[in-house]
Amino acid sequence: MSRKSSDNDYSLRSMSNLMGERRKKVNDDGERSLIKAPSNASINSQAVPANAATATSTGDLEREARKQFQQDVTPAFVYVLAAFSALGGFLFGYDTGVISGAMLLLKREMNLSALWQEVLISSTVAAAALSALAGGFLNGVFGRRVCILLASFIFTSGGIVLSAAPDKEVLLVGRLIVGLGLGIASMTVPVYIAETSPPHLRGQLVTVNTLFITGGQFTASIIDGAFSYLRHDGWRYMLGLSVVPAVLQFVGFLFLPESPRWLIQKGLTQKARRVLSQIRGNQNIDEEYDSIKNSIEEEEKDCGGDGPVIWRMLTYPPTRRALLVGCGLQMFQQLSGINTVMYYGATILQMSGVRDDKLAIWLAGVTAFTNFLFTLLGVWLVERVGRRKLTLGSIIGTCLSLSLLAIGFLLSAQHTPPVTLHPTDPSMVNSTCNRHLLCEPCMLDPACGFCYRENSTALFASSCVPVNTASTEKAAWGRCSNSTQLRVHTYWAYNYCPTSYSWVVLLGLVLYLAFFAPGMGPMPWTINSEIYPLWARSTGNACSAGVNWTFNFLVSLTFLHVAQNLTYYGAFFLYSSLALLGFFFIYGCLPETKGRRLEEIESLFDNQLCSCGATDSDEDRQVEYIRVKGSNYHLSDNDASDVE
Ligand SMILES: O[C@H]1[C@H](O)[C@@H](O)[C@H](O)[C@@H](O)[C@H]1O
Repeated sequence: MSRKSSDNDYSLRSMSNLMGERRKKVNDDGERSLIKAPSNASINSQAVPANAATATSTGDLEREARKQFQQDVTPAFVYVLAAFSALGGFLFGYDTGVISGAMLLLKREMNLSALWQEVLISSTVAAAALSALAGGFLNGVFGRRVCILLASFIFTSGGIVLSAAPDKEVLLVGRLIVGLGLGIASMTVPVYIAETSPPHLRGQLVTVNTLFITGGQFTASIIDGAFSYLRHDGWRYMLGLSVVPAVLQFVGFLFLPESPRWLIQKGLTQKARRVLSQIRGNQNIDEEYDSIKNSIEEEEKDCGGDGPVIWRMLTYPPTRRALLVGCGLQMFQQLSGINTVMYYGATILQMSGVRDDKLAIWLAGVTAFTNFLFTLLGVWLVERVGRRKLTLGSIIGTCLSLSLLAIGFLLSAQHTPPVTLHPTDPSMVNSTCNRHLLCEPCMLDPACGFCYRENSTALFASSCVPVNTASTEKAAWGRCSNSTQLRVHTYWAYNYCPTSYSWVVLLGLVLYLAFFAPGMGPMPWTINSEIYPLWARSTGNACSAGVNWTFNFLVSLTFLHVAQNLTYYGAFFLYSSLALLGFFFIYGCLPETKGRRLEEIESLFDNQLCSCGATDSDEDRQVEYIRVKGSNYHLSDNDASDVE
């Protein structure tokens, strides 16, 4: 929606009133004498005469205004809302993260085939993709609060079913239920936080949701590590513990309000006013309320046409462009391979010489922790450098570190150890394993593993033998078929090859997370929560979250097959090229949304898609907020019209 001139006039008046009051106060106090600024000018320093005293005074004034803004404490209630909502993010992270550790115990206890393991892992992601799409409809009709309540109720039921599951079929039902909750929560929570936050905190608070996702993944790895020592029923605790945050969120949301924007859209204006003043503390909400209401009215005229929201979005150019950008961002987030790193982190670590399973589980926790830590950096950066620069910097770093990971795997493959022992067991005759002369092809063959001995200086007595069909943790026969024997310097490598280039892989992994987590991790969620006008917000977020889950499903399901056909380094070079493609897409198509009111953002998509690279200068405007009598205003350093 384009900015309305009446808003501008009003805002400029408010701003100059503020300036007047401040000038008067300073003069009355006799502390400083300020030179009078033009009555309706912005308080930007370039608009004021360039004499030194004026500059200093204006600088003081600006500083004071900023100080006032900073001291003008954001009501704690906004943080409470964000924290309770972000429990949805925590559950997202916990439920997707906990399954890898639980699976190690489950496959032994329930004797799960590889197919069942795959089904149990990916069913949740597939269900999430579908329910995210349905969540758009539910959000529009019932509101954000009811959807969050519904999601936490579903998470609670899923957790109970999983922890009590007597067999694998019930486990599957539990995983599907959890997936339904995930889809709804993942698309509703960012929207709810964005709609209740004041604009200057919006980016940060929505990014906190992704911090909770990575926090959930990290917590899941700790819980996995801790309960992996409980050989019997450990998985019940791992899967069941998600009930705790789910119940907490459910109870919390019984007392929390609906999004004021949704209420206004539904014509519940009195209630919306009450909620808005509740979440803005004692501040004056008139302007914010009026501006939301006006924009909604104007949007309703503008978006025109009848028919389903998705159709109206696709036929109205600004929302069509926003949808393309939103879905593109989510697609490239997943195509950059984050979940191969999250799900297969333990394998990557095993390659670098960690042979003990339990240690690998704990070290996968280190990967999750790194992801969490660098997402924290994203929370700090998002309002400082803006969404666009953060995402661009992140994806280019992601692309380079994926190449480094690939180079690490390439070096390992080039120096892969040879097979030196060729056992003559009769079952080898029909096996593909006796054809492999090197570890690399042997390890990439799902039917075989590499069995070897190692002393402090060298690797010897290596063979490529069939894997035990019941468990990939041992060979079908021979030295590596017995876990006790495995301890005496004999090792079984099913999905890795011993290598001395593991440090390159490890460095690549750490750099990957350091670049991905602050930008490409959270920004697709944050940006999607802001770029659609209210009438299209639920549907836009439902579609983009659906795209995220669908590509998550595709990438994680195909990773092992891609690695098998292209090798590990081929797979990571592929993700790196996809990230490069993502860089060009983001460079061309993503406008800066930092500092804008949600109602203003639509106008950023008025121009042809992918012309953002050309308008970078616009993004260089330094937009800051000051708060005047409870409403937020831009303080811009080079554009008077930004003060509104
Ligand atoms: O933003 C999140 C986050 O980066 C997670 O670590 C990842 O597992 C999710 O798939 C992604 O959507």
